[in-house]
Amino acid sequence: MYANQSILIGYSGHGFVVAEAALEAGIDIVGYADRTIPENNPFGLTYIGVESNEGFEGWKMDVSFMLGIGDNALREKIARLVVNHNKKLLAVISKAASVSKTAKIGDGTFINRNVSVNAFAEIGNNVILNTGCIVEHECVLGDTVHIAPGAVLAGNVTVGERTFVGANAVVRQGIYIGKDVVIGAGSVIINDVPDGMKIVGNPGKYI
Ligand SMILES: CC(=O)SCCNC(=O)CCNC(=O)[C@H](O)C(C)(C)COP(=O)(O)OP(=O)(O)OC[C@H]1O[C@@H](n2cnc3c(N)ncnc32)[C@H](O)[C@@H]1OP(=O)(O)O
Repeated sequence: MYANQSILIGYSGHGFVVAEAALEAGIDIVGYADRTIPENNPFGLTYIGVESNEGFEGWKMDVSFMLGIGDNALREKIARLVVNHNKKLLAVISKAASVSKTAKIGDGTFINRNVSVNAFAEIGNNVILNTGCIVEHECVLGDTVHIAPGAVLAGNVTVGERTFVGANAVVRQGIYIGKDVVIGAGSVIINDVPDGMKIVGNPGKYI
């Protein structure tokens, strides 16, 4: 079994946020992996190496892994690398988030401060629920979705994999959003959105 020890992959920007939440939640971060060593190491973490390099030390350690990567495509790629090494991806849930006991949370998912996840919501793997977003009852989110700060998904919304919902966007109840969709900041989505579309404004229009 894995101890409560974990390696963070990606240690800048979003990675800093994940690191802070993980430390507050009592996770022991044994180090970080990244392609570069950042000048700024705000949590004094130990550098382990580059996860994609041959002989990466982290794969030999009895630890889980956390995803500190904001970009959906890259996060999906790195998550696959971790799983292919038979390692566990840890879900990181901020102590300041409010998550229903009836909700399902996938591996490798990050839930930031002031997020609300309501009854029977199902959150996939490697998802980011960013600061203060609201995921209402029975929403279903695919893998590697990112719900940006302050966005609101009303009840029974479905979001396909790798879709990005911009900051402060609002999605009406029961709406189906496909995969690889980009929803602009502040948009209001009142109709279903097919795969691969980019949509902005109130009401949402395709661009
Ligand atoms: C912790 C964090 O920081 S998480 C990240 C949070 N960040 C966000 O939520 C930002 C989300 N991104 C956006 O809203 C972006 O504007 C996108 C992705 C929707 C569009 O970006 P781009 O593809 O570069 O489009 P671009 O900026 O060229 O705009 C294209 C048109 O759409 C309009 N537009 C772009 N974004 C929006 C928006 N959010 N709402 C309304 N209209 C918009 C532009 O005004 C422009 O209109 P025009 O052609 O009439 O001039």
